[in-house]
Amino acid sequence: MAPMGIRLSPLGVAVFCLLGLGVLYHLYSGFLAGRFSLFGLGGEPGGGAAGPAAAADGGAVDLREMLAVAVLAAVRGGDEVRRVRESNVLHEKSKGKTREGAEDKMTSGDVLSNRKMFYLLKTAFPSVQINTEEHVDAADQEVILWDHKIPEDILKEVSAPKEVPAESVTVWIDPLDATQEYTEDLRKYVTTMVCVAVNGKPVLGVIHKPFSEYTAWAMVDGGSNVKARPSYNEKTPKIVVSRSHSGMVKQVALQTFGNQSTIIPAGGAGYKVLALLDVPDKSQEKADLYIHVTYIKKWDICAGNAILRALGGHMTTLSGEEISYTGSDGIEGGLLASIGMNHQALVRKLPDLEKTGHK
Ligand SMILES: Nc1ncnc2c1ncn2[C@@H]1O[C@H](COP(=O)(O)O)[C@@H](OP(=O)(O)O)[C@H]1O
Ligand SMILES: [Mg+2]
Repeated sequence: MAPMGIRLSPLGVAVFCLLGLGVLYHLYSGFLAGRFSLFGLGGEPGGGAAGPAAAADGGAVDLREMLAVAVLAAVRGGDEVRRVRESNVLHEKSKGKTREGAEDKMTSGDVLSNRKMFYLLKTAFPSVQINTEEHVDAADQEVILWDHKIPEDILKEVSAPKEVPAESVTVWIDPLDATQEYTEDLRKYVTTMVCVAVNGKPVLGVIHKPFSEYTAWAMVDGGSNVKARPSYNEKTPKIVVSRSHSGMVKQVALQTFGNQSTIIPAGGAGYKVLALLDVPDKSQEKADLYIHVTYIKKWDICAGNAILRALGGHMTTLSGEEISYTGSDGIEGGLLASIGMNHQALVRKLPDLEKTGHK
């Protein structure tokens, strides 16, 4: 007998408890979801506390936030690259040989820049796939928090957030492009790069020059801080090519465009894409086309591909195929990068490398 003469039925008590638990579960899960969406999408740029920018369990990511973190990562990585070079202690090692037999080098600059860049991006966007040139040492983690500030120049150009599903995103990091030239102290060629691909298409690219502290960024259908030059020489172009992984590129370029065209050998895929643009940096040479004929990896080219696409240019294989930035790390078909020109007409001019044996 309960107090005041009320009898409690055991079945009634059980049903009541179950209902209560249900209400509590509903409230609690809603609260957690609200917390995550605040971090990821709805929060005011610049105002939020440090923490992940996207839900750890997937959800959506904002490409404008990814651009802000990508620029920060490229700059922070670049600080490491510069610091190591200025110390003159590079701890140069070989990772093996390229298919053509060149040394594939790695230095402390590559490793330390990679650590900074990878963990900045991974901490801000834990649920996205990140592919990076260098090995990430899980025992040597560094949690670097992004302060959720989006720089003014990005806010000015990209006026609204742009959400995409986290699982559609692949990030490509090159912590030190032109490592060969870095070891030779040819500083102007060196860049750090971040690229974001959505469903394999390059949509956002950052190329940073650590020694002149110049940064170019662009987002497809978003905005950019760099643009194409007003005109390009299509008839007798200046063609920028690799100085350390050249293969038969000079023969291919001269055979296609004639002896009146000029070949500019240069280090770094990032540097070579910047050569096609209107870049204020004094150490930057200018060219009309970028051609590469040997195997190359996606972290070397994705950022440049995204920037060119955002500005109306193109980067394809030499046979004109678009490059997909998912799956395998490398591409076999060489590269042709152009802007302000008829890209498909250029492709038609090039010889078939399989047939001519110029690969
Ligand atoms: N045949 C090849 N095999 C492997 N990597 C290559 C390559 N050709 C170019 N690369 C890489 O692409 C980047 C640009 O090359 P290049 O300066 O010769 O144009 C360099 O990246 P890293 O310096 O990041 O290794 C270089 O190692
Ligand atoms: Mg590289």
